[in-house]
Amino acid sequence: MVLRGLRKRRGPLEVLRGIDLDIPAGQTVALIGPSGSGKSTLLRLLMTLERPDAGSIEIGGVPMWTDPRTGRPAGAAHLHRVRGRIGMVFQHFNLFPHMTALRNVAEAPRHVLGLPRAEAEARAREYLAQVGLADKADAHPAGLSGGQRQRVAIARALAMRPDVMLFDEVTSALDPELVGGVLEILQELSASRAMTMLIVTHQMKFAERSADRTLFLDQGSIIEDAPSAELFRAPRTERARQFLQAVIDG
Ligand SMILES: Nc1ncnc2c1ncn2[C@@H]1O[C@H](COP(=O)(O)OP(=O)(O)OP(=O)(O)O)[C@@H](O)[C@H]1O
Repeated sequence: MVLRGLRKRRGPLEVLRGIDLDIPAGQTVALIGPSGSGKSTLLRLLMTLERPDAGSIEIGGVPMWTDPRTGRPAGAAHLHRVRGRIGMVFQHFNLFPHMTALRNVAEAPRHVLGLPRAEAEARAREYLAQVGLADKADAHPAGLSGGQRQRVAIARALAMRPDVMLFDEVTSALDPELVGGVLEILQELSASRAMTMLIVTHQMKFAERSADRTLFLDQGSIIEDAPSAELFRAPRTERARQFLQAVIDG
């Protein structure tokens, strides 16, 4: 994933002020920073939910807002293709309540990728097993804990075999005792190097232990970008030092 000169304005406020970033395949990157620093806005741009005012985004070698075949601004078909390369998991998991866990995960492989039902379901079982829910395939969301629902949402995103996975505060809505199970799944995914991941999180211990690299965003700029162990042990900037101190004390 390659970002160049990404800018986004909201009214009078420049929320992202020129973001340059390369995330190589298989790397797990944590994005941290104070409230209002622009983390969610950056993720929304990467999720194609909003368009940058300037700059470019490339996912899996494909430019997001330009159709490489014509060199012209991307149309709906191109954006649809790009979106298919991106897996997204949100704070609120938005599972289909009337469908079993299995069908929630199999739905997009079946109807978006057009896989035959048996194949889509086999794939769904594979990813449910990966998130530790092989035995919950037939359960409906109402019969699952919040943590289990979030794991189904992760399986659902993985089942599309995207180039990158984006996680937006996926543990923030969970009861504290359910957070660990979800972080464990992310940790396993990270350790496997099978996926490129960008994780917005308030869980500093998790970022420190599980992300290869951590970015500190402050007022719309990445002011620190270092291997996680290094950034948490010895932040270079006073802003990051203060932030980490406040989080630890809080
Ligand atoms: N829809 C919007 N309209 C106007 N301003 C917005 C909108 N969304 C966000 N902002 C502003 O943009 C800035 C960045 O917000 P953003 O949500 O990206 O920050 P964040 O780092 O994700 O914060 P948090 O950790 O609290 O979620 C903030 O000043 C915020 O008030």
